[in-house]
Amino acid sequence: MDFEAVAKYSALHLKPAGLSLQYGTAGFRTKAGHLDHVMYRMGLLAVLRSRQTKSTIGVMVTASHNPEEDNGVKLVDPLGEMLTSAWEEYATRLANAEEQEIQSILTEICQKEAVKLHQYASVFIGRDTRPSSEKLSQSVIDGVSALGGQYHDYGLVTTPQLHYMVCCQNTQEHYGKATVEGYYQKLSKAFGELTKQASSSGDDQMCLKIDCANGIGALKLKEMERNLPKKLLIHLYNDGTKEKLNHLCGADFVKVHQKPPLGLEIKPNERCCSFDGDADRIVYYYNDTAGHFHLVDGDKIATLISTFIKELLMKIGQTLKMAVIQTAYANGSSTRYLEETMKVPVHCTKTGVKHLHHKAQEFDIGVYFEANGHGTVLFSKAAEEKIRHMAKEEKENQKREAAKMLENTIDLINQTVGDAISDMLVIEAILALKGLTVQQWDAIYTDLPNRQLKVKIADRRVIDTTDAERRAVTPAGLQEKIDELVKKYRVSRAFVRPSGTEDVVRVYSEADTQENADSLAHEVSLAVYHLAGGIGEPPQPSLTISSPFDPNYHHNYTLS
Ligand SMILES: CC(=O)N[C@H]1[C@@H](OP(=O)(O)O)O[C@H](CO)[C@@H](O)[C@@H]1O
Ligand SMILES: [Mg+2]
Repeated sequence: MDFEAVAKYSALHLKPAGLSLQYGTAGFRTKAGHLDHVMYRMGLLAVLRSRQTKSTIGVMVTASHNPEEDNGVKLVDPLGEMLTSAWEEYATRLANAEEQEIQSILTEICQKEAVKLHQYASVFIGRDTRPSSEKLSQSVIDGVSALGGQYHDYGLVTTPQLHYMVCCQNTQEHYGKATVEGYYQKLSKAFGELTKQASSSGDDQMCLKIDCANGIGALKLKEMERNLPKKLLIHLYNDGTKEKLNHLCGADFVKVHQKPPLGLEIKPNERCCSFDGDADRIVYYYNDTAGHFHLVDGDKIATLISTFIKELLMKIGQTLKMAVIQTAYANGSSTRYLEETMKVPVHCTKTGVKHLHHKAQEFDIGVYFEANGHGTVLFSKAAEEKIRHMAKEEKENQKREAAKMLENTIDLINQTVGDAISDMLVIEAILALKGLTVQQWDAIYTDLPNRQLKVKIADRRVIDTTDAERRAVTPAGLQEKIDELVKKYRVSRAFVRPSGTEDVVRVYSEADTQENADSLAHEVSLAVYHLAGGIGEPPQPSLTISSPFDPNYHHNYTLS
């Protein structure tokens, strides 16, 4: 290893004194100004990971749904999945190392992981539209170069596009061409083929308003539009030309606040959706004729997709094992509907796509979605082969057509990671094929009223959880208190966990009415504040402001 070069470049990317960061739910995230050294060091680490796996590794510069001033970085493993957890630990150690420790940590990683120093190394780099992202991706490049790695800088791409290209590269393009254009072509072709099979797809059925969160999704959809069949009419809002990234818009805002984004006017019953800042999440919504807002979130997306797939599996007569993977944030109604009505096995994992993705890999077909709209479908190699074979060879027309639909779904879904663009196309195709309106889709089951809140405490590590984060083990007495509060309400549930992307504790509640869900969430927040070292003012009960005509409508921040 050329430690001289590492040290020389490192001096240009010094760590601010006393700064300590964790590789969290989705990589490092904090104020952009604190990340230069982290980016450089992740460039170094990506080279080692590439040498160890003899594959191309991805580095994505993004802070997803966080405010524009933040930034972050995620590493992408060879098949497009999130960085394996053993290496997350190295990432944290390297990011927090003092200047003079870098060399020994790099050496230790190489020894432990049997990294061959002369192995060819290749890193794909991408970034979102934050003003800080370009410079930070240059720092990644410095890290890659310092260790003699090769890189391809894709510039502005969505997070899932980078995951996709890493996978394409490492499968010798079996998964597709490792270019943005290749991505557009593969998805557009699959979408065209799939929707061709829809017998009656009226024009209005394929009309969709998209809130792009003022992020990368807008740029990429504009590029992709010319490839898409004309029958899909998309209208882009919050395209980044006027307003700030994620500000009062985007999938996270819509999901957490349960209200429409700013900058998008919704006529009754119009189908709308929101992407997040790096376009790996999507939620749908509409306003009914009475002007009430209806959110169609990740749980409903999982339900729609798994229903569609299950019906096709029945048609082709194959007994492939399908399961849906959720987290504790999944609405209780969705879990019940999937298990009891659809008879699909449901599994719950910890928050964070990496956990859901791993679990989903255990099945022939694993549908995973976080309630916030981050998810995809994984098909095992054997399932994919069976389906492709049937799509070609099956003699019975009906079976062959169903197998073809599944085959096109496989090609349309981005199996490397949740992808707003790909998920949107899958959803639009299913709605057209099934002839469903967004209202009919929404009506599959009724969400239990729920509330998410954030509480600030001095050190969120004091909260430890178990049972897929549904129960708090520490601090002492907290879970007992939550149990006691939950008992006061009907059809209720609540849990708390430290966020892996923000310096807060998240509180989640469900109950029979919105008032009760709000009140339970508030009481649990107070318990966290008092028992886990709350800082600042104690949490205040929040007002539920649901009318856009209320002057506080867009300033209702006590809610989260
Ligand atoms: C409740 C919630 O939505 N949590 C999100 C959020 O993680 P936290 O660890 O809760 O901050 O960001 C993650 C990355 O985008 C996403 O995977 C996860 O679902
Ligand atoms: Mg995201």
